[in-house]
Amino acid sequence: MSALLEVSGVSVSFDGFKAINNLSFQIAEGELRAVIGPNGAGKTTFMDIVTGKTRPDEGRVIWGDKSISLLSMNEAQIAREGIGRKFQKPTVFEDQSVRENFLMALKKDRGFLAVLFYRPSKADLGRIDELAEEVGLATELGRLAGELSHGQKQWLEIGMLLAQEPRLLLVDEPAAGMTPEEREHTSSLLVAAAKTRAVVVVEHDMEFVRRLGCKVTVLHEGAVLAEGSLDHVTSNAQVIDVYLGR
Ligand SMILES: Nc1ncnc2c1ncn2[C@@H]1O[C@H](COP(=O)(O)OP(=O)(O)OP(=O)(O)O)[C@@H](O)[C@H]1O
Repeated sequence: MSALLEVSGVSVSFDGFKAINNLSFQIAEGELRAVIGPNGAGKTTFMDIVTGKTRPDEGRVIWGDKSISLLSMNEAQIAREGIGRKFQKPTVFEDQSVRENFLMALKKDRGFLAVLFYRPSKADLGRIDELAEEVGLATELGRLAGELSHGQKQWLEIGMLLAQEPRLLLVDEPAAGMTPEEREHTSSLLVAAAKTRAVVVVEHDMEFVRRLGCKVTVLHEGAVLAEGSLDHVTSNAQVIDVYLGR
């Protein structure tokens, strides 16, 4: 099966320090993948490279059925290609209702003022109901986003990204700062989201990764150290050494 995303021989240095070192790996269409690794392993830099925020010094990043190179594209072009990214901190419009936040995500190509004066179509409202249901905010649509809990804000932002219908969603440490119940809901939500698109989750919380029940890639010093099920990688002696700092 051909890959949706293929990272091949990618390296990037910051002031002579190799943050990503000949990194190669692939994500298949519709795959759910967890990426773990100790602090400084290069997880965020990997996402920065895929989304066009950081240009690698070497290597290839190939996307989709037409095998196009993402390296010649800017961040906006890559987002339009269908790669969505969820940063660690929620960035929702706190003074707008949950429904308005979803609406703005649906109408992202319109200006902010145009969205405010736009009367949503029945189809848009239907889509918002679906998205709210998908992320567990169906009863919160009329509330101000600023009033939501931290976990709910994260779900709203994930829903806003899903509104763009990405083929690949990159999610950075979604469980951070969440209650155990919120974490559980978030893992189910991501598993469900990955039924219709690829989702890559960077996460430190191993219980969370276990609930994702997917293939795990361990990064260390900017390269893949191990790959496989969580049980497989956590029984790998090199992985244990890296995590225990031996
Ligand atoms: N813009 C930059 N300038 C200089 N060094 C950087 C830059 N971005 C990342 N680094 C360095 O590259 C290495 C990899 O960082 P990165 O943030 O990708 O790791 P990470 O695996 O996401 O870590 P964490 O789990 O702590 O978020 C680190 O040593 C970091 O200090």
